[in-house]
Amino acid sequence: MAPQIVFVTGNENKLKEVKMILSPSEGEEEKFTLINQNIDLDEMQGADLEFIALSKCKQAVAELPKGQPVFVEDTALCFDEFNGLPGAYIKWFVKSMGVDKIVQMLAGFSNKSAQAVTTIAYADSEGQFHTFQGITRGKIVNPRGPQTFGWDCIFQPDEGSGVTYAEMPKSEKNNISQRGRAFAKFKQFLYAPK
Ligand SMILES: O=c1nc[nH]c2c1ncn2[C@H]1C[C@H](O)[C@@H](COP(=O)(O)OP(=O)(O)OP(=O)(O)O)O1
Ligand SMILES: [Mg+2]
Repeated sequence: MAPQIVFVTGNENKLKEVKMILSPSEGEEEKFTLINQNIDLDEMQGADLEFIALSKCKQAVAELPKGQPVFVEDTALCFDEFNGLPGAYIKWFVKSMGVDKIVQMLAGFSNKSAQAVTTIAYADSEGQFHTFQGITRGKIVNPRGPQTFGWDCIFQPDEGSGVTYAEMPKSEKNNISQRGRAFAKFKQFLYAPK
């Protein structure tokens, strides 16, 4: 049987996207089975996205049986005008003030450009850590599309047809998203001959 890899996340929308992105391509043999565990991990905050992902992953390792391969990811939304903020803090902004007020934070500035960043931290069966990152540039716009996943409705990637993430089919989002890019690198790593 294919070895199991645990993805620790409490976010259903992330899990759905990651399952799609990591699923074997046509004709490809399944190299691992993805298992989800919703363990509540403390999230370090700060500007170093790799440090945040690694600290999340170290906690996950401590919660699981020794030798169990596990990964986590942390996703940040960084405004150019604010030199990268809210960054990893975006989760608390979405939770506390909602997407409309996040858009209004930039009302006094003409520069609406932003980047979405997903950072994956993976601990292999030997306890070695590996990180992978994906970045997508875009801009912050008034909400358009379903408000089902975080800030999807206010982020319009530069690639694509001038629509927000929320207005795209999942397959299109995964093709150009920060998560799609980070997990494409991770998948390549997992499938590379060892
Ligand atoms: O593609 C995305 N499109 C729109 N919104 C997104 C996306 N990806 C994450 N998000 C939201 C969820 C959370 O409000 C924050 C990231 O925080 P983050 O700590 O990474 O996620 P989380 O705490 O929900 O799940 P987890 O249990 O994996 O830590 O941005
Ligand atoms: Mg989190």
